[in-house]
Amino acid sequence: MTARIIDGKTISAEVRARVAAEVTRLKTDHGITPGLAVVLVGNDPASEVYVRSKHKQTQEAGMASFEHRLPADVPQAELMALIAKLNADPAVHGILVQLPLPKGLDSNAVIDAIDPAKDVDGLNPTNAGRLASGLFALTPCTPLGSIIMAKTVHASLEGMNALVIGRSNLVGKPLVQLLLNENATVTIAHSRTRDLPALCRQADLVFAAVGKAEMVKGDWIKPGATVIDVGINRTPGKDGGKDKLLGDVAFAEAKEVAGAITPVPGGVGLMTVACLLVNTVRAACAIHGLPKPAV
Ligand SMILES: Nc1nc(=O)c2c([nH]1)NC[C@@H]1CN(c3ccc(C(=O)N[C@@H](CCC(=O)O)C(=O)O)cc3)C=[N+]21
Repeated sequence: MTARIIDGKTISAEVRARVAAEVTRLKTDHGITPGLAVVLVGNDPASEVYVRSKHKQTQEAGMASFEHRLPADVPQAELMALIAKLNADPAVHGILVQLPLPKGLDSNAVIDAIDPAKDVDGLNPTNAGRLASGLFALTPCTPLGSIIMAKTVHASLEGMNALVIGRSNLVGKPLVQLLLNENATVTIAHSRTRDLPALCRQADLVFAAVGKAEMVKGDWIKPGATVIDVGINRTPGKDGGKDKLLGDVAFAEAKEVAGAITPVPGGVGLMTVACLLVNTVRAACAIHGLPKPAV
C-alpha cells in the first residue's frame, strides 16, 4: 500500500483562509491591521524567493507587509538600529529577519534585540524559554506547521512514539516542546545518535529535520508510520537543468512503507509561511491585549 500524501498546498490554504477571516475581524471590530516586517540582508536567491512569497501571502491575508532590504556588507549597528525602529513602530506586530545572515553579522545579537512580543519566528530566548516552561509563547513557524500536518492524520498525538531527527534551535528543539505539549513520547536523534535506523523503526511519527538530502531511507520507516519531512535541500539539476528540491527523506521508498507522508516541495515549506501569518495575528492580538485568536 502506498502512503497517503499530506498535502501542504491544501492545508496551508485552509490555514491562510482562517488567518484572513481573523484579520477581517480584527479590522472591523478593533480597527487593527496586523503588520509584518521582513528584513532581508544581502541577496541570496533562495531567500529572495521566500521573502517574495511571504510578502504576497501577507498582503493576500489582508495584513500590512513591510520589506526592508539591506546590503550584505551592512554594519551590525545599522541592522540593530533598524530592529530598534521596528520594535518601536506601532504598525508592526511581527518582525522576521531572514536567516542565515551574511558572514560577519552576529545573528544571535539580532535575534536577542527583537522585542519578544513581535518575534514571529519564535527564536528569541524569551520565547524559547517560555515555550519550554509551558507559558504563552510565539513558536517557530516550521515546527508549528509540522504539528498541524501530523494532526491532519492523527486527531491526537497523545502517547505516540515521536522521533525528531535534528536538534536545531529553529526546528528540532521547539518541535520537541510542541510534541510534549501534545503528550507525545519524544525521542531526539542527532548526528551522534547510535543506530538511527533501528530507532526510527520504532517511531509512529518521524520528523526529519537534519538538512541532508534523502538521508532517511524507506527501510527505516515503521509500516504505517506518519512521516513529516522538514528538509529543503536544493540540488543542482542534471545536465544544467533546473535545481531540484529534495527532502531529508527518500520519498519514493518511504511512501511505499509509511501510512502518511509529506512531499517536498509542496509540504512543510508551505506551512512555514502560513504559520508566519498565524504568528503575526497572534502577536497583534497579544500586543493589543485581546484574547488568543482562533487560528
Ligand atoms: N528567520 C527565518 N525564518 C524562516 O522561517 C526561514 C528563514 N529565516 N530562512 C530560510 C528558511 C526556509 N524557509 C522556507 C519558507 C518557505 C518555503 C516554501 O514555500 N517552500 C515551497 C516551495 C519552495 C521553492 O520552490 O523554492 C515548498 O516546499 O513547496 C520553504 C522554506 C523559511 N525559513
